[in-house]
Amino acid sequence: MTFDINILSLKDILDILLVAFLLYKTYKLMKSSGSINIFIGILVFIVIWVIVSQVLQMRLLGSIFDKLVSVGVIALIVLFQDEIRHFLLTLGSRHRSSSFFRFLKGNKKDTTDKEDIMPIVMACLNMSKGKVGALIVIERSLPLDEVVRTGDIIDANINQRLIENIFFKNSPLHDGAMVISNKRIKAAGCILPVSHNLNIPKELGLRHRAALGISQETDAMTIIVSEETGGISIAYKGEFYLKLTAEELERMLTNDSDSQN
Ligand SMILES: Nc1ncnc2c1ncn2[C@@H]1O[C@H](COP(=O)(O)OP(=O)(O)OP(=O)(O)O)[C@@H](O)[C@H]1O
Repeated sequence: MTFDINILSLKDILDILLVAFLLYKTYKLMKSSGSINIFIGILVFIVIWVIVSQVLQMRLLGSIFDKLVSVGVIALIVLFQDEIRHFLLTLGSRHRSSSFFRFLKGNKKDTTDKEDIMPIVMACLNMSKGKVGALIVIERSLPLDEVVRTGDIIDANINQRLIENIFFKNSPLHDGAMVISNKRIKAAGCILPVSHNLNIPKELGLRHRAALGISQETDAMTIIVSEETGGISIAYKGEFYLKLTAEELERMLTNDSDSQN
């Protein structure tokens, strides 16, 4: 009997911890997508609902709230379709990038090798010095086919001079983003989804917003070279890593980026 009670309490603790973890993850996801006020609104609604129907046991108001909650699930799915999609994509990509799945796929890593990274780093440094704006998306485990389709296909080896040439001010492909996938420059002039996060600093414009946007929807790592300041930044998994030095940029691109989180 005592044994049963112990198992039950352990299960309860696990249950509470899992709910807390789920709430924390939802909070983080909503904060990064700029919808934190909706999250707080939902929490306030749940608290009022519990007080009205459980604590005060007001039957009429309670039943109205009960009806709202049952319809609310559908409303939430519609309201948060982007966030839910991102959550499921991240869940899928985590599994796909696990060592077991990599073993099944037969490749070592999803990240780009060092010899492919150096031309990107050198090109970014040169563009930074010359204040040439650039936006480079490096695909990881989630395919970027949708984004590639919005630009012009290049399909060339990663080459420092080619990268610099594409982003050179008068080049026809300098506008938009370059996509690097499977160790090749796949496309340029691509259009990225723009993030609607309200917490992005005012001085960061559309180029940075677009980089954050793709980092919220996929696990790609995006390098931004600012045309205004020459600063090099990275957007990855909904976070900015601003004003990077050459060493930091190289380290972020070389390391398995999951260790950064
Ligand atoms: N959705 C998008 N997808 C791809 N590229 C975009 C997108 N939005 C803007 N850009 C690129 O960003 C450029 C505009 O940059 P803007 O000056 O607004 O950004 P910024 O973040 O302030 O960068 P900078 O510091 O370089 O000025 C555009 O010319 C275009 O090349």
